[in-house]
Amino acid sequence: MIAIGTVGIIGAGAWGTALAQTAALAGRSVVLWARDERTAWAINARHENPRRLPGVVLQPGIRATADIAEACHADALVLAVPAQALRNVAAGLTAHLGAAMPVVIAAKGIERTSGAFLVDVLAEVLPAAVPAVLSGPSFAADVARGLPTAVTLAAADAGLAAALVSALGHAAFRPYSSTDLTGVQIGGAVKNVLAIACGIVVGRALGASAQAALIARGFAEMSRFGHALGARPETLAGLSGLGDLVLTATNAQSRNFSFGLALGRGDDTEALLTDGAAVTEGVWTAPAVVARAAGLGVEMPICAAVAAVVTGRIGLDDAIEGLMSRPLRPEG
Ligand SMILES: NC(=O)C1=CN([C@@H]2O[C@H](COP(=O)(O)OP(=O)(O)OC[C@H]3O[C@@H](n4cnc5c(N)ncnc54)[C@H](O)[C@@H]3O)[C@@H](O)[C@H]2O)C=CC1
Ligand SMILES: O=C(CO)COP(=O)(O)O
Repeated sequence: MIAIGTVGIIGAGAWGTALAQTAALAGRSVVLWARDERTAWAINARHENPRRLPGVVLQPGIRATADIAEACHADALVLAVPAQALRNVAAGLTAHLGAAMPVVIAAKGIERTSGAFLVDVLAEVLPAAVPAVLSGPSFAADVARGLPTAVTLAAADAGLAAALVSALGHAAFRPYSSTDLTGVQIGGAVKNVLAIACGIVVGRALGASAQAALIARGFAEMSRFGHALGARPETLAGLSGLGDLVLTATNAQSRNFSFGLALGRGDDTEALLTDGAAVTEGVWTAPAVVARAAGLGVEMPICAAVAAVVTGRIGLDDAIEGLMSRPLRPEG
């Protein structure tokens, strides 16, 4: 078994901090990179990330640093920055990584500019890294507080997946191993787009029946897209697909759902997208999913409606009417 004693976490937002807590509870030495010195200081001096996880007491063994090179002195890395920032952040690691470093992608999304999945972005900018993906129904605040959580952790090599599972798993955090990197990435990326749609439905008071229909038809879109890209159906029906869709599409703790909620209510959403605001991945991933799906000849009408709304091409009422007036067809 590959031994993982020290874990470097890149990104001290809500998720990076929660995963630092998890790794520390699993008995690992943890070095957490924060891009601003004040966050690093607060984590070291007060054992708290006041901006992203206020009120959560962090394990005293977590060492934060604003020097990214320090976080790379590890047996494995976790990348917990937003999907759209991953390329630049990963490129900044080039000088500091040894060969064959396991790098776990914890972000959920597709790169908007290239339409690439994050494993492919990593392969381009850090070809020496060995990619893994962690995804599943897990709010950072739940994980950091030690509430019971289960996720999927995929790597192409089953031995590496197993080593990462035992490096990060503890009594309250259960990673299930997988070798389906594609399926795990698709679930995490698409569910954020669908969560925006569900938030809109709730914000517009369209009813619980509409919300359930949207989850089921959204899952059908995720499955068609996954099938076209070679994902395993059981991955999509598992924690990182259906599991995360159910969580994110039904709960206002989700930033994607709450963004949709604000849209549906007609609130001003601009402040939710400014630099420094918590990340709403589905807004950037929606157009990328739609472009990839079009290239594959896969129909994803709900994702397309979300993309059209968030890019300002159509209004909400037109988007809803467009979905409801599609030709009637057999289920599938
Ligand atoms: N918060 C949650 O419950 C979960 C989040 N995720 C995923 O984790 C990823 C990160 O999300 P959060 O930590 O929640 O977001 P966040 O908004 O709390 O933190 C993002 C972090 O990335 C850093 N960052 C942002 N732009 C950057 C850039 N251009 N260069 C370098 N660093 C940059 C910020 O300083 C911050 O530390 C997202 O892809 C999200 O979908 C996954 C599971 C759960
Ligand atoms: O991915 C998440 C839970 O699994 C967090 O969702 P949000 O990014 O929508 O908050």
